[in-house]
Amino acid sequence: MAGNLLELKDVSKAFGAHKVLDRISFGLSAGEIVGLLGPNGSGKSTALNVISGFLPSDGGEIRLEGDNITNVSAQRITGHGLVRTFQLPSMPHRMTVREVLQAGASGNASLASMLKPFRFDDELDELLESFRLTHVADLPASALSGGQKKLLSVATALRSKPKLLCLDEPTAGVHPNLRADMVTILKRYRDKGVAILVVEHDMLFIRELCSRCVVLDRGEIIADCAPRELEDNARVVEAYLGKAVEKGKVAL
Ligand SMILES: Nc1ncnc2c1ncn2[C@@H]1O[C@H](COP(=O)(O)OP(=O)(O)OP(=O)(O)O)[C@@H](O)[C@H]1O
Repeated sequence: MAGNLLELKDVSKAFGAHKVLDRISFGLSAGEIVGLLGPNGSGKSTALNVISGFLPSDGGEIRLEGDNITNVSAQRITGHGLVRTFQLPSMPHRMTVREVLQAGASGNASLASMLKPFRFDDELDELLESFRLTHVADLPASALSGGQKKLLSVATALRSKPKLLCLDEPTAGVHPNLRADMVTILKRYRDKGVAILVVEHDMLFIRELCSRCVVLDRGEIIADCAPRELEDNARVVEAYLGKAVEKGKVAL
């Protein structure tokens, strides 16, 4: 199995009779950025939920740096260095953008971490600036727009110094100019050794960011390849379009 930071072996998940993940296996190395792709409903978010401890799996094994984290609580998995963002991030009403970002420095937004004296350092200002949030830094985080909440959730996750960052559709609702900035920022963290697993529909973003893509269709892995190889992969093209398509005729 490729990858020694995160390893999934035969991981399964069903909702009632609906098998959403069917014995999926893949891995991720430190400093690697992998796209988790697939059509709507193919099981991408479910995979992130199971990996990050937000949903129990029904079978298989998940290891992070060799430690078995299968069905371990989300909080303990975060403590191991796996941090995730959500498709629709919710923000606390009583904290400003700056305070939310500061709470991220501890790896979680627990009460204890929030009660510690705030340490406003250079990295915090850099993240605010990089994600174009400086002008809203002292507003309540809950008052941000949907796109700004997305940016703040990614910045906060980075601030917690993860070993593995799992991003669920980080660019949805984000302006195209900022998507390019996000690629640059995420690559900077990759160069420091952070691994990133990203669920995303924006293929331009995926091509610029990822060295590898794992493609799910109806809960099965149908491809594990470089982004440039996707459009020549008949199973991938068929999964997206629902029928066999002549090779090379589709831009994914
Ligand atoms: N809590 C749940 N209870 C029942 N079914 C669920 C639950 N969560 C997800 N599903 C189902 O599992 C399937 C996969 O959902 P999932 O959200 O993982 O897909 P996805 O690939 O992330 O889709 P999208 O790209 O649309 O976000 C869907 O058919 C969904 O309805």
